[in-house]
Amino acid sequence: MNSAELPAELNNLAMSEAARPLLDKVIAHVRDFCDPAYEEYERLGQTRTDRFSYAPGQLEILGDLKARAKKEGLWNFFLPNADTGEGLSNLDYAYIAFELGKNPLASETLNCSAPDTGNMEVLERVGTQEQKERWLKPLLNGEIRSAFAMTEPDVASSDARNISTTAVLESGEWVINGEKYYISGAGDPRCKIMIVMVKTSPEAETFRQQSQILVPIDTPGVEIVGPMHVFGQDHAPHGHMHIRFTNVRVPEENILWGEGRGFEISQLRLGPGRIHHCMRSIGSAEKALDMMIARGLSREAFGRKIIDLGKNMETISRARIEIEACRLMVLKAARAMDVLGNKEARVWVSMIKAMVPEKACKIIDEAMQMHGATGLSQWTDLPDMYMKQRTIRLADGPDEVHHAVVARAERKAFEASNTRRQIVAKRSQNHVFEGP
Ligand SMILES: Cc1cc2nc3c(=O)[nH]c(=O)nc-3n(C[C@H](O)[C@H](O)[C@H](O)COP(=O)(O)OP(=O)(O)OC[C@H]3O[C@@H](n4cnc5c(N)ncnc54)[C@H](O)[C@@H]3O)c2cc1C
Repeated sequence: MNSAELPAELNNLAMSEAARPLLDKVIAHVRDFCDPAYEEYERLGQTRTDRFSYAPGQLEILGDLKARAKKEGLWNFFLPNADTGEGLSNLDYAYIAFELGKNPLASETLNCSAPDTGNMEVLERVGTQEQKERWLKPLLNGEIRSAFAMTEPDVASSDARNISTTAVLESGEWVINGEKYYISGAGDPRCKIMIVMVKTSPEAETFRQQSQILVPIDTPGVEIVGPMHVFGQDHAPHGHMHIRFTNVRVPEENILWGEGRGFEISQLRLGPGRIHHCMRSIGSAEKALDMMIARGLSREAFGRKIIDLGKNMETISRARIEIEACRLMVLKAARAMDVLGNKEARVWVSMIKAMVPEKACKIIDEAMQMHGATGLSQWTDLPDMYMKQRTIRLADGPDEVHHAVVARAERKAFEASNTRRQIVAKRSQNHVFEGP
């Protein structure tokens, strides 16, 4: 992909003047309210009797933060240019999401957390009036939560053509049978609705076989088998659940956008969803860098501050350089979505999805190292931060799939460009080394 061939406006990465005051408010909200509340929220969570419930006080903390954010107009930023959102562009939202990545509660307090954001965007774009009234409205109000169920334990789900959960139309109802796992958020008692990827049309051409169907989580036949673990943790009460569907019946009109349109809907949801994760990854890497420096300055070994030992200063330099490179890439991908549209921008989105969480993992890993044993302990957020970034290297598609998207586009562009091909051919003919 050659930037020079794309619209010049793609290079304007500045935040709009209109959004700047919102960013200042978000920074203050995270610093003054989410950061102080998080420790108490976590402490209360340790007294839960049932892992997939909330301890007394936990929901009140979240509720207070949400009410405060809503009152300040910090709500539903993620819906770009939609009537129901704040009308922020993806680019403006990126600046805000960088800040949200610094505190685990922050996104939810602004009603901007996954998987609800992707689900709301889908409902907003393709939902019927009835579907919007029943599910989008309470989601936009932050009254309920939701899940997205695609991945299955028995097939390689990074290729959605493999999805084998079936939905068969019988007497005006879809009858769903199959198994899903790692369904994030389905453990939360506030989760009321799932968007489920199913195979409805096995005879249709490959990309028209799948559909997405709304399934209320309390529908008979939906069995939450239990939580899948990430590095041994269940992430309660959110959870990444293993779910079995046995003769689950939902009305015919619960299908989204019509039969066979599952892939098209995936294209819509994965752009913004993927990019939000990457935006928050930058915030997380920034936080790790600050922690790394603070720790390196606060302790001494072998007669010097830890920051001055070995190549630790270079580690800090590399982290800063990588964060800045990633930040620019994320801004550019966000801008590409605004200028070119989600579909056209998919290569930019894949570029950052393949690069940013990997770099963030590395920076957090270095921060853990600089902390010594404490870095791996419950006394810092670093292990949680690492786990989250490591997860993103799989969730919304493994790194390799995104590399394949980028490489395919690059190869196609090369093959289509006479100029590029001719220059290479000429150089190799002459065997001339032209220098850098
Ligand atoms: C914590 C967590 C939360 C998740 N939340 C959700 C959720 O809410 N809903 C949901 O539906 N899913 C969720 N997932 C699942 C996630 O989306 C899948 O794990 C991912 O899409 C990969 O599918 P798979 O696990 O079946 O891996 P597979 O498809 O079996 O792939 C395995 C490996 O094969 C390799 N591979 C695959 N394709 C290529 C390629 N083109 N080129 C080179 N190598 C390749 C990669 O190394 C890949 O990791 C979550 C996963 C985790 C870990």
